[in-house]
Amino acid sequence: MNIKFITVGKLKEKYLKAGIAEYAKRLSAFCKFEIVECADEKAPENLSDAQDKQVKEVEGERILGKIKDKEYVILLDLKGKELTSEELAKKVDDLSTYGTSDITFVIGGSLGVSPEVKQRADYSICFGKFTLPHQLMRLVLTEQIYRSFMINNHRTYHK
Ligand SMILES: C[S@@+](CC[C@H](N)C(=O)[O-])C[C@H]1O[C@@H](n2cnc3c(N)ncnc32)[C@H](O)[C@@H]1O
Repeated sequence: MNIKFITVGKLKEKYLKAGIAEYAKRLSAFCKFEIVECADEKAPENLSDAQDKQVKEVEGERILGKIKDKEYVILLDLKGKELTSEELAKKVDDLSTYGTSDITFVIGGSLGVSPEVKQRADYSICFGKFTLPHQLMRLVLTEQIYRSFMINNHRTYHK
């Protein structure tokens, strides 16, 4: 099973890097895990609607450029489906059971993602109504994917 995250911008904070590295190490027992970073588009503080759209379009093209046809794409989106950890674990398990070995999670940039990225997504999930910083979202998602594997392998972690 190949799990890939596509993210926008370079991760700078050491505490996030350390947390992600820890879960990535744990995940290596269950899957091939990689995080692919796309460059973020520099944008002024107060964007017009047109500028907002343009930033998302440019970043969206970069995101789409990192996705292969065979990949099953799960977008992290505030309007996506809210799942429990068990439901996410089942989703991952079902995909693998029915022959999908490449699952790609997309985390948008600070403005979110373009309609084209939403259209490419096979499924969208939401981590609740709170908007989380996209860089923190990487760590939260990494932990939840690790949790999925622990659940699916009947290991003592999830309570
Ligand atoms: C700062 S948020 C973007 C907010 C933007 N206004 C929007 O509506 O998408 C950056 C990215 O983090 C992810 N994200 C943040 N909070 C989330 C949540 N509660 N559920 C799912 N994804 C979330 C999404 O991928 C989002 O594109």
